[in-house]
Amino acid sequence: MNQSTSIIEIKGIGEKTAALFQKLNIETVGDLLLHYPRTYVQFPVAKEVAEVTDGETAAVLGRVRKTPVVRRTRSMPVTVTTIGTDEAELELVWFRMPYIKSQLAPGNTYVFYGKVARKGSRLVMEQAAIYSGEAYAAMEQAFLPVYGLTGGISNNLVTKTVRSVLGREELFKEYLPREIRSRYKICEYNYAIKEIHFPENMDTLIAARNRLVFDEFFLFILNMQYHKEKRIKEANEFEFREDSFTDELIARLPYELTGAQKRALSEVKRDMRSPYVMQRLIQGDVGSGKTIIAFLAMADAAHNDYQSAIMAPTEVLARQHYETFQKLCEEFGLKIPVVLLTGSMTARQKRMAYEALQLYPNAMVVGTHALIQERAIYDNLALVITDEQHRFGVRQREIFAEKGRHPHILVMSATPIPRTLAIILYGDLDISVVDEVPAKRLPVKNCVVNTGYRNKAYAFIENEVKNGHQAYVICPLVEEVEGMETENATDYVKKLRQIFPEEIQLGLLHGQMKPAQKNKVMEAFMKNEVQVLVATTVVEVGVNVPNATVMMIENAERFGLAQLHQLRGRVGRGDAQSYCIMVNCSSAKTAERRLKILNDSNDGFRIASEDLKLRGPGDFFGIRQSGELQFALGDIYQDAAVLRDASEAVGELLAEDPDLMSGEHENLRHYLEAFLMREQNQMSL
Ligand SMILES: Nc1ncnc2c1ncn2[C@@H]1O[C@H](COP(=O)(O)OP(=O)(O)OP(=O)(O)O)[C@@H](O)[C@H]1O
Repeated sequence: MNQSTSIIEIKGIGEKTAALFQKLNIETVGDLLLHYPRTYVQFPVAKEVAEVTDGETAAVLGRVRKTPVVRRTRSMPVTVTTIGTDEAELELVWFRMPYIKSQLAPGNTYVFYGKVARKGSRLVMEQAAIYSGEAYAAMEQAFLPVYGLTGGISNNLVTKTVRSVLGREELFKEYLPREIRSRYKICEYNYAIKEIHFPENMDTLIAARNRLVFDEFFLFILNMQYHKEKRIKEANEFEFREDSFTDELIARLPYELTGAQKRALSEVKRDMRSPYVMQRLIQGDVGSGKTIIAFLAMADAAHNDYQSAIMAPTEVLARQHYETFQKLCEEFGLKIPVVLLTGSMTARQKRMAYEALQLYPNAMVVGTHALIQERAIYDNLALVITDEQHRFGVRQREIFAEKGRHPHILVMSATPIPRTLAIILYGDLDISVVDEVPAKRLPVKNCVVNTGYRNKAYAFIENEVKNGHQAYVICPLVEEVEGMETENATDYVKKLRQIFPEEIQLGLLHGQMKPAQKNKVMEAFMKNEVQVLVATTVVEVGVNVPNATVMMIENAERFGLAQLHQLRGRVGRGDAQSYCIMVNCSSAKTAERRLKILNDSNDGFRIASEDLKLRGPGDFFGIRQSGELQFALGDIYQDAAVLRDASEAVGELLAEDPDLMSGEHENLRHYLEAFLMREQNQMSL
């Protein structure tokens, strides 16, 4: 067995289970081990009945007072018993589990684990897990992994499967050179993998995570730098005229470009006329106006009789760009064919788009991943733009570029990272920063509130809608998840229907909807046929509806700050005053402090660095910071120091052995290949 062995070879995994694992992107043993826990539960020290309080999740040691009774109600059997004494009694209730009765002997003592709630004068624990005193003592205070799951796969099954594989030492080979490990104080790989799944204590967990985060960054940077070293600068074979074409378009825009926009555009234009092809990143905060720069660069290409293409991470965003570009061409009286190509188009529509790529040597092509599928063959591609590129990965950018003969490459990102980090993460690109927002914009007014403020917020939204504006309400979940009190969009929209008057149209948007449905809802919102859009974070990236003035975020404490900043960036995109209402449903002090950072600043770069200061090295459960730059464990803000270390280590390694040819680096080369494979597989999903 090795890391590429199919999981079907693992004892106890049949074809059916393997197919379910596939839904979690787990096909091989290696995938399984990279399926890190989402979080951990630590079973608390067991308490006496007299010590438990309303609302807590507790382990309670108690004697069963009488034989459990099974009541057959109309909908289900309910099993009830009590533990404790006359002075302090806890009622235990199980639904649909009549067999519990035979597991509990009256007079015996057990540990019951579950959530305690007050029902009238009684304290009740529902659906408690039952352990013998001995069994509980064995796991008391241990960290148990909680994995991301799918229907049919339980946490127990994943835990058991990982445990069975982890027993085999021969699976792993250390691949980081010893010198790097000792210099950066990084623990050994086998140890890290074991500890990340089954940590012994907090210290070993931190050490393990640190190692694996280092690996993620190290491989990411190594991959990028290794290829950069190999790639000689490509000669620019395109001919772009020196004329005033884009200046004339700019003069006809309904607004003045900001200084930063002008600078970025002139850098792009200069690159496209230089002896080498462009490799540039435009980094600009939310709403800083990157789209118009992309449009002008693409118009420049069309004006010089070349094709250009822009790839967006979502269908919604691709369509939005398509409509914007078509409108701009119309307004400017430009006869440039704008072509849309997305995955959800019908076969016939796609065929027509493919034909257009052959037919129009100056087409502006807008789309999603569909742009880099095999059947999309371009005739005359001189400029490729990836919007929010971190979702795509370095390899995807390369495949896109291979669609033309060394086209110019432009990447646009709204991730607010300091320049020093940007240089590490986008080491192969030149960087333009758009660090100004349009002058007429009013800063978004923020407030962080508790759930008691909801009714006021609804009244406020109603009022904004009466004044012709629109609003977003964001929930973390699509649907209810048992045992979680987090708001979900599906129920929320029903609740709002009861609250808002009939003339206010509501829409629902989430990632599990079909693309065609999503497009329909989004179009209705863009046309103001829907005034209040209840959504999950699918609206996070790039959605531009300048008429929307309220962003209400439920369970704001559950989002990373960068993500919240992106969400807030969906409002304040027009001239009207906009508002962001963050509902903090937690009483934790840290949640309050973090949200205060957002409340106090609208500047993405500042938020990122403040957040960094606030977080300690052990503070990494639950919240993922960078919604965009996705690493499995690593967080570019929180782990900025590790990122710098990894970058330094890569620099030194490649200086010493640029082709990774030395025997000591053989394993590393192998891992780099595996990393590339994974990137490619992810892309084809
Ligand atoms: N200089 C400007 N003055 C006024 N409005 C502008 C200016 N530049 C762009 N806009 C408008 O601002 C809005 C936001 O611009 P755009 O969609 O390009 O933002 P973005 O940088 O892509 O942000 P995000 O990363 O959030 O998508 C658009 O409606 C656009 O028309």
